[in-house]
Formats: sequence, structure tokens, C-alpha cells
Amino acid sequence: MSKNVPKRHEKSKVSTNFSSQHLLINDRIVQDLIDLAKINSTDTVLDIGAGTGAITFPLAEIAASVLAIENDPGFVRKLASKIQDKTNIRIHQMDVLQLNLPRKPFSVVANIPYSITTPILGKLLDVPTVHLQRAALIVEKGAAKRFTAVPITNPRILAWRMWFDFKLVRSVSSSHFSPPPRVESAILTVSRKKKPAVPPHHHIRFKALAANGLRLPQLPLVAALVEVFTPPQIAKLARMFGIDRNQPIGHLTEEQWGQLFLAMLQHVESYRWPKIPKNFRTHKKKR
Ligand SMILES: C[S@@+](CC[C@H](N)C(=O)[O-])C[C@H]1O[C@@H](n2cnc3c(N)ncnc32)[C@H](O)[C@@H]1O
Repeated sequence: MSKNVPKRHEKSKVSTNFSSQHLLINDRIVQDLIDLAKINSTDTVLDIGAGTGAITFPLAEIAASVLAIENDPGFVRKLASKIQDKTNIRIHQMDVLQLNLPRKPFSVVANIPYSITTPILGKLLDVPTVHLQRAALIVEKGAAKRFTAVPITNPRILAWRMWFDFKLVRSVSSSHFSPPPRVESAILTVSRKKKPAVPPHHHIRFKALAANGLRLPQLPLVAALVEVFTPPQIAKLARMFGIDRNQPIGHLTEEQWGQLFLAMLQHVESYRWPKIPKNFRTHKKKR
């Protein structure tokens, strides 16, 4: 059974950012988020930036347990005062970026603080061996567009999308928040791919290839990967996978990246594999 007392020793390391406090005031949107994340009675769900509980309490009606993460002490007090007999809500008063993610499958339903959108997504997605299953998030619409853009020219976003499907579901009007944000908002869903092209345990090696290959996304494939594949190798692989070797490398699909990566592991001597930047390994330790 979850405890529902705030963990005071886990005090926030980030100062409160009031510009991020746009509370949802539309129950229908909360329900849509819960439906989109396919939450059921066995799920553990994180509400990141729980505020005063607009999402937390409806979630707790359905999910097995809800972890409400909020760094504003005032909001935490309000949340705690509303919990009453709800034993399946646990409040963590802390900076979400310092949270240890659950070591069992979990989902996320949240109206996140826009000011730390990329760090939050990084926390959830940089290491695909974490147990995140699905997320339904309200984010800034510009961020949702960047994360779902095609072609994928950003290596970090490419790595996320190797293991997770992203969908910009729809825009959300500013009138559904109090106070209304100045930027546009949207619902973004993220769900773990059932059959990723690359096994998750190869993620660090894959990211090294993606970072190396996408240094100049407009470069033709053959030139961008010249340090990894010899020209005859790339010609053969391009024929095998139906890729134009002169197309910009930034136009490769996730599946084509997966094919090239696995071909590298299988056919290329390891001294030609792109070096793993030091910070990739540090990333992993931070999980
Ligand atoms: C957009 S509001 C959403 C509030 C509530 N979920 C809702 O929909 O009404 C984002 C919330 O995240 C909280 N927040 C901001 N930065 C945070 C951080 N680093 N860690 C945890 N919570 C944070 C804010 O205090 C705020 O309550």
C-alpha cells in the first residue's frame, strides 16, 4: 500500500518556476489523457508536475497507484489536504529531474512544466531500458512538433523514436488552463514500440552512430558514413535496403537507421564504429 505523505527530505533543488504553473481546468481533457495512455487498474502512473491534482485524482480512480511529483510546497500542501482516504496516491515533493524512476512498468499522464520539457523527455526516454510503457502529455505545441517531425535530423530525438512512437494528437486551447499560457499547447502521446528495429540494450552504441552520422544531416549517406562503411559496403547496403546512397542522411527512417546499425555490428570491424562520447555513459549512470 502506498504512503500518501510528502517526502520532505526530497526537497526540490529547482526554484519554483511560476510561469510553468498553468493548471488544467477542463475535466474532459484530463479524461482524454487518461484514455490515450490506456490506463487501467493495474497501472502505476506518474503525474509529473501534479499541481493541485487536476490529473492526480481522476487518475487515482482508475490506476493501481499514482506518484504525484510536485516541487511547489504550496501545491503539495493543497494536494495532501485533498487526499483524504485515497491510499493509492503518493506525493513526492521534489524536482522531477531528481526522481528515481520506478523499477517496474509505469506510464505517465501529465501536464508538464513547459520550461523543462526536453529534460523531462530525456529523463523518460534517453535510456530505453527504463520501464516506461506509455505517456500522454500536455506540452508546448512547438515542442510536440519538433519531437514528431519528419525527417528526423536531431540524433537525440532519433534515438527516442527508435524505441518509442510519438504522436501529436491535437492542439489544446489556452482557455483550458488557469492562468492561460502564452504559448500554444498540444497533447503528445509516447508509446513503447513493440518491435523496435534495434534491441534497447544497444542504445549507447546506436546513439554514437546517430550522433556521428547526423553531424551534417544534409550530407549524402555515402559521405556521412564514410568513416564507418567503405563505399562498396554502403553501395551494397543501399541496394539491400532500397535506400538511395546519395540521399541526405537526415532523410533516413527509423527502420533504415536500424538496418544500417545492425549491418555495422555484423559486418564492420569494431575499430571503425563511431566512438562513444563520454557524456553518453554519464547519462546512463544518472538514471
Ligand atoms: C502546467 S502545471 C500542471 C499542474 C497540474 N498537473 C494541472 O494540470 O493542473 C506544471 C506543474 O509542474 C510543477 N513543476 C515545475 N517544475 C517542476 C519540477 N522541476 N519538478 C516537479 N514539479 C515541477 C509546477 O509547480 C506546476 O504545478
